[in-house]
Amino acid sequence: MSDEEYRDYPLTLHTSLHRPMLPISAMWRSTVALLGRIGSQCSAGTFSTTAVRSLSHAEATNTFIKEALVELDYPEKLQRLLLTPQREMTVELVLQMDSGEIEVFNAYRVQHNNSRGPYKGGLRYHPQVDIDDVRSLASLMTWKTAVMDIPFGGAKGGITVDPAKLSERELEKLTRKLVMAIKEIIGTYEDIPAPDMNTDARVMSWIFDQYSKLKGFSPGVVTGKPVYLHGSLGREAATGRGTAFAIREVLRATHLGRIPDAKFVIQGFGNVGAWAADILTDMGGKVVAVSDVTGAMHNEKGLDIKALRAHMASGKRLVDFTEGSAAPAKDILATPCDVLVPAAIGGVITEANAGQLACKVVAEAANGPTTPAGDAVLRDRGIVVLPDIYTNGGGVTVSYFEWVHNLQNFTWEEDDVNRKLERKMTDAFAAIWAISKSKGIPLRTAAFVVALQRVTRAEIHRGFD
Ligand SMILES: NC(=O)C1=CN([C@@H]2O[C@H](COP(=O)(O)OP(=O)(O)OC[C@H]3O[C@@H](n4cnc5c(N)ncnc54)[C@H](OP(=O)(O)O)[C@@H]3O)[C@@H](O)[C@H]2O)C=CC1
Ligand SMILES: O=C(O)CCC(=O)C(=O)O
Repeated sequence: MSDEEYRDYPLTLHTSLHRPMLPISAMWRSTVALLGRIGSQCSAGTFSTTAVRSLSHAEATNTFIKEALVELDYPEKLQRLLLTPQREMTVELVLQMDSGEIEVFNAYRVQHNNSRGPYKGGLRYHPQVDIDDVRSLASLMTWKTAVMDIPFGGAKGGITVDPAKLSERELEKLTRKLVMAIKEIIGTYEDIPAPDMNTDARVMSWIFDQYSKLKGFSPGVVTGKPVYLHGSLGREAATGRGTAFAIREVLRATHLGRIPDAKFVIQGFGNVGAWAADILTDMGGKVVAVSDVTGAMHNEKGLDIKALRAHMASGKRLVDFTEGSAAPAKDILATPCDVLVPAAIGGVITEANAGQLACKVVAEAANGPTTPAGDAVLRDRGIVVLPDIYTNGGGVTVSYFEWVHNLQNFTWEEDDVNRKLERKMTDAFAAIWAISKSKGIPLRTAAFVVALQRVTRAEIHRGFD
């Protein structure tokens, strides 16, 4: 079914290209009957601003999904199926530290939905990771893979740990313990982890190695591996590069400017933030401020991003860079610019600070950076929000390319990868923009509508037996 056709979905439904269309009412009736088996506790209704203030990460994500569900006439039980993770695993990892002490770490893998393909999503090592956080991130992956139209579902995992406090040996042992704990629920055609905050190609290579020891050579069990160890050229930069393409598309469509004339502010200078800054600069943009946990660095003439990256790579702190002025990290979001790119943790743009943002566009490179109440303030102020499930979709898209390489034992040139990524970002934006225009809804709601339609179509066509 083409984008044109499923834009009308659920008014019509094809069972195959060559079979006559079924009336949707009949299909819904049988769907409702089947879904009767999973109970009837769904409450995909409205929400109040008061309730929104204290939402957990997972509730916040579901709030955004429910806004899109209002646009779609789905039965309650189908809504519940779409909102609820299919499997959640919580494990305790016991680790003997270099000192001989025993420590215990909580770890999670949440598999949200696999109707469109194997579960897919990163692993986060962070002291604030908990089951609620991972639940929210897993759900976002389901909608992201659907928006990007790649044949995966959604999952996420994490360990509640501050990796900066572990030695390399401890980090490796902890990662291998995680693989031992979740080995039965991951796999090349089951669930494929990847990098997220504080996990990188090195961590992915330990996962590849540990899993392969248990189950035989399995490069496709994890993506984001080193290029010399079955990884893909372009994966490391992919989330930042995709973010830059996403910004180009939204500026073009909204007539809010062009990258070469625009000023950017970026929160977070890790994998995503640093690559986004680098590529936006290469495209002619001016990055006037960036930040990490230590603070912010500002230069109104535009930061020399390559020099800043070299400075950081030599082990120095961001705030010690000499070609700009240092500022407190908390100032970053209110720094005047055309495009603000949150590229760190979730929940940073809230009802309390959304009024202080001084930008035309927020491009959500991080997952879940805006709370529902913060989002409402941005809407009222006419600030365009480019949603996470699209903006940072470049990472998982190139992870998909890497997985395809691994299945075929064949790799593409970096130019090829980047060109295919650009096409995916452009196509996904066109689908979101068309829904946003035709329904008169914000880009975030439109992105969820696109994703919900794709996932629902897969659910229904696969059936419920
Ligand atoms: N890696 C990927 O491919 C993808 C990542 N994402 C999302 O992008 C975001 C960033 O991920 P990634 O770049 O991989 O992670 P990294 O761990 O590489 O970098 C995270 C960056 O955020 C900074 N940071 C952490 N906490 C705060 C804070 N409280 N305030 C300001 N800055 C902070 C870190 O600072 P410091 O170094 O000082 O700790 C670091 O600069 C996450 O939301 C992630 O889920 C989304 C899609 C794919
Ligand atoms: O590359 C992937 O598979 C997933 C990356 C990720 O965790 C994300 O997009 O949030």
